[in-house]
Amino acid sequence: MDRVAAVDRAAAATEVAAVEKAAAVDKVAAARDVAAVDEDAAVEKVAAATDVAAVGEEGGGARLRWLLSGPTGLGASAARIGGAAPAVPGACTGGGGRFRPSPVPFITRLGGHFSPGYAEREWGDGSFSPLYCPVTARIDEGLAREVNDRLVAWAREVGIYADQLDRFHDTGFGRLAVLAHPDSDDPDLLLLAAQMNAAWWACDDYYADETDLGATPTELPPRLALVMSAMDAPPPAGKYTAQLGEALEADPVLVALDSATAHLRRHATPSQVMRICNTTFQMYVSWTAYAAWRHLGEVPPVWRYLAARQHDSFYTSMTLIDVVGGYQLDGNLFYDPRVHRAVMQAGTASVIVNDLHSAAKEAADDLPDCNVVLLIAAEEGCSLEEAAETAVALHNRFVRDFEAGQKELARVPSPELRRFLLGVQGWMAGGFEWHGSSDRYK
Ligand SMILES: CC(C)=CCC/C(C)=C(\C)COP(=O)(O)OP(=O)(O)O
Repeated sequence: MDRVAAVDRAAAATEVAAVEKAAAVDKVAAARDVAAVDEDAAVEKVAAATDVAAVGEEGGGARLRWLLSGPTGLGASAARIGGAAPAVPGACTGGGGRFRPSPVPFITRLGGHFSPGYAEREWGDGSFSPLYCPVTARIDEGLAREVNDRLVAWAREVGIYADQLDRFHDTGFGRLAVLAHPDSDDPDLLLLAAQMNAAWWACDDYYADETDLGATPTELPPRLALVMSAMDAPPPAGKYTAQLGEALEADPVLVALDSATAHLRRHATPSQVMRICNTTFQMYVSWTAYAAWRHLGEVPPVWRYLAARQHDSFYTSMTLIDVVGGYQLDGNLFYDPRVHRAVMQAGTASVIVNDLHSAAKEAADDLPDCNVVLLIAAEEGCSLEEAAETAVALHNRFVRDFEAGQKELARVPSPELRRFLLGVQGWMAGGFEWHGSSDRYK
């Protein structure tokens, strides 16, 4: 199946190149010269060639406009690439019985991914309105155990959660990676997702949320500034670089981030690496807002929290989707406003699921974290149950809007975009599944 996709993609890339300016074509040829020696690498190179064509000055703009204008003209043939795959017997149970039977009749099992659709899903103790959410594409407890065990070994090495590794094990960030990235069976790539998420969460626990772990609002901003250095080393500055190095080595959270980002660099293109770094840094602006509110004892209005939360969400985790899938979504497509909005909607929906699951735990805290349920209850003067219902409605709206955007964007003749949005759909489903079962929220 991968070979078919690779051939289709190569054909499409050739058609695209034909309408580009000569310079862009040269760049495509240059990219092909560096071509892969194996099948996976060949697919990546075609995607890279497409990217090269897309950034060519005029050609790039024209190509992007063409891509976004839907399946007319040339696009009609390109639509063939991303079109529904023929039904594959046993597709939904492929991978050694790994996949659950899908409730939808037509399954796209192209390049290791498919859509099991969306559904109203019960959550918590079942007493609240259901969350409208994608159906989980894959539950594979064997693979989850393998990735989680590797993650715990890595955590032991870098030193995070040193005195609570059993709890860290039961939190299951490795299981989250397997649930949230159903289009990858590669334990090393799944480990990468698990490491990045565990490192982000370590920052959150050690610097922002957990007083027991040393988190304080006034130390948070300078600590986050060091995280940026751990992920993206600044240029050498003489003796100051050695001092920075010592600081980075002294803090297990920074060691974890450095190690996870080094792993990322082994699998991702420079543009993917910087996309992930910059998204992390943008998320920190919201963290500093929470820290200020916490320090001043202020309770923000819901609109203000929600605005901050939209940039502090599982959008950050979703930036890993194509890296873990072993391909690259063109930067100009990733940042196209319609794509960006859809991924932000999905990231925010997923983080509302987090707030719903953590509300009880956070309400019990002397100095509660910002949480949408608690803030709605405070602002509306209503019960936590009523506030949770409002949050559910908000979540469902984000998911439905994402779904509508995904359908509209399916007209764009880019197999990478289609796959990426399917990956976002998969992430929402996996995040839902994990929050309902992780020990972290019990
Ligand atoms: C994994 C990741 C991108 C973490 C960054 C921040 C984030 C969205 C969370 C850690 C989730 O928010 P919150 O701090 O409320 O999470 P917990 O309830 O502490 O799990």
